[in-house]
Amino acid sequence: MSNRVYIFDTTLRDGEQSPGVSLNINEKLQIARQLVRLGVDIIEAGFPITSPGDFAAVQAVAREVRGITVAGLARANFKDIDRAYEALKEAEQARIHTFIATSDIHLKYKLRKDREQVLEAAVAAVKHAKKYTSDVEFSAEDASRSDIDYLSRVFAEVIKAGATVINIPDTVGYTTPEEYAQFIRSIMEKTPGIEKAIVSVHCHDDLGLAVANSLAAVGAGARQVEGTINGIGERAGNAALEEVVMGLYTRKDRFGLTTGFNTKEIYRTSRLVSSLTGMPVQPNKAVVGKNAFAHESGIHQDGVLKERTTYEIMNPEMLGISSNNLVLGKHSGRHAFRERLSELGFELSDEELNLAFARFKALADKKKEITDQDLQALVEDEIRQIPETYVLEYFHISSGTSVVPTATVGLRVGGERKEDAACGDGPVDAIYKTIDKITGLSCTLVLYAINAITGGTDALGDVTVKLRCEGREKVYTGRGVSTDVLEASAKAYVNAVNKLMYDIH
Ligand SMILES: CC(=O)SCCNC(=O)CCNC(=O)[C@H](O)C(C)(C)COP(=O)(O)OP(=O)(O)OC[C@H]1O[C@@H](n2cnc3c(N)ncnc32)[C@H](O)[C@@H]1OP(=O)(O)O
Ligand SMILES: CC(C)C(=O)C(=O)O
Ligand SMILES: [Mg+2]
Repeated sequence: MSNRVYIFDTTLRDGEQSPGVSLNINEKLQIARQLVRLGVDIIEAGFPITSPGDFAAVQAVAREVRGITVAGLARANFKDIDRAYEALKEAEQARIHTFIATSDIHLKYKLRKDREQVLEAAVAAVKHAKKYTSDVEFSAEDASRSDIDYLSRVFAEVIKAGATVINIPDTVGYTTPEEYAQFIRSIMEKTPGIEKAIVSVHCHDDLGLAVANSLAAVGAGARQVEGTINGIGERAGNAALEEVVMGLYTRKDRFGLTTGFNTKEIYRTSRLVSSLTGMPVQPNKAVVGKNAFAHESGIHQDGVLKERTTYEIMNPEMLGISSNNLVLGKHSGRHAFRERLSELGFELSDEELNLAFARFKALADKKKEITDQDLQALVEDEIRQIPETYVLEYFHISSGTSVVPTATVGLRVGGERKEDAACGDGPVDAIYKTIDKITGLSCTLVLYAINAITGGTDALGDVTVKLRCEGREKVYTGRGVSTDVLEASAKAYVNAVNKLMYDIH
């Protein structure tokens, strides 16, 4: 058996299924480019039948990325598969990933089909997908709660039909490491023809076991692991790929397995995904959390000062966590700026670079120290741009302990300035009420999160908002960055509104 484990990244598909996350084409492309640098083997770019926007995003990723497989998800029906291939056809290596549930509970209540009907649908789907590409993955949704004899029959039949990867998901995060390892071993023993396919696993984190289960499965013989960056995904999320890979690497004495991961890109990828999805990384998160390499207590500090490995099992430098925290200032020029951004993983067009450079200079005038994190926030803010129906021109706030907070806001709309004023419960509320008056939208703030990027009173404030607006089902995420937290708040709100306008037009 090969000792190479393939890493299948589904940040752009299962990761995007995280409640409140919706990525536009530009954002998906940025993440896809970074995933290529990270060295994943397969990018699942989306579920093309979902919407025209998701179709276009999968198509854009398939057109652009090279040297990697691009997958698109499809239910076990011809319409989904045709649509998936249509989106994927320009990929250098296209994979159609078709799935259907195999557990009795899903068959009875969700699909309302019997076992024979599901088996037939699975085989027909694989055969149909095979007309388009040689690379077809079949997933048995809710496999870990399925009858093992039925499951291995389904796998044997889809392999005969041409499936090259068979995936055994723990869709609801129910299994435990020992049980799952045994389950994988049994499937491998019971399924005729299994040696012709790669065995894959896809674990969810409902009990916090997604990474442990993935590693146990690999120990039992699985050779593809599916997961997402930062572990984002449906409900409690998916297996965090950076944790799976660092587990394999750090404990190579135990696993003896390799991946194609370029670990130096891990931290950068984590930040990019967090920033573009609006999902913060918890400080104590393994591998990429802010505290993952921080030592607070005296005995630990003493140990680390004497010998780092007393309390660090991974070297932060290996993950691309740089100790370099002051790079550029207001006297820097475009060459150094481009060079530093490139080190941070951003490859910008000349136009994007000029815009980012202008913002960098403006920031350098306001802020003494410009750190890598500031630069990242600034560029990500630029990348996140979509056509701006509304542009924040100015705002004015009257607020204090003894006055009713009142905002006046000016937005530019197609060359015209629109202004209004409103009171609110606080200055941010007053700004948001005024923006609603100008746009005519009625929006509810589902989430407001503020983060200081680096320390100091002049730190950049990074605000993420999620809005639900009347008449729209989707939740829109917006982000704004500024040294002034009220400005960052206003920008975040306008950014979310612009995304909504972009969807409408
Ligand atoms: C475990 C996972 O992560 S699976 C992926 C989940 N991701 C998503 O669902 C995100 C994208 N989904 C969507 O945009 C929509 O659900 C769509 C476009 C796929 C389908 O929308 P709709 O046609 O309105 O159907 P809806 O979502 O309400 O119901 C799903 C239908 O697909 C059927 N279905 C579910 N899974 C499968 C499957 N793997 N193969 C075939 N049919 C399936 C269901 O039984 C149901 O059929 P019914 O309408 O005959 O009852
Ligand atoms: C579509 C499949 C692979 C899935 O996401 C799951 O079962 O969790
Ligand atoms: Mg899943």
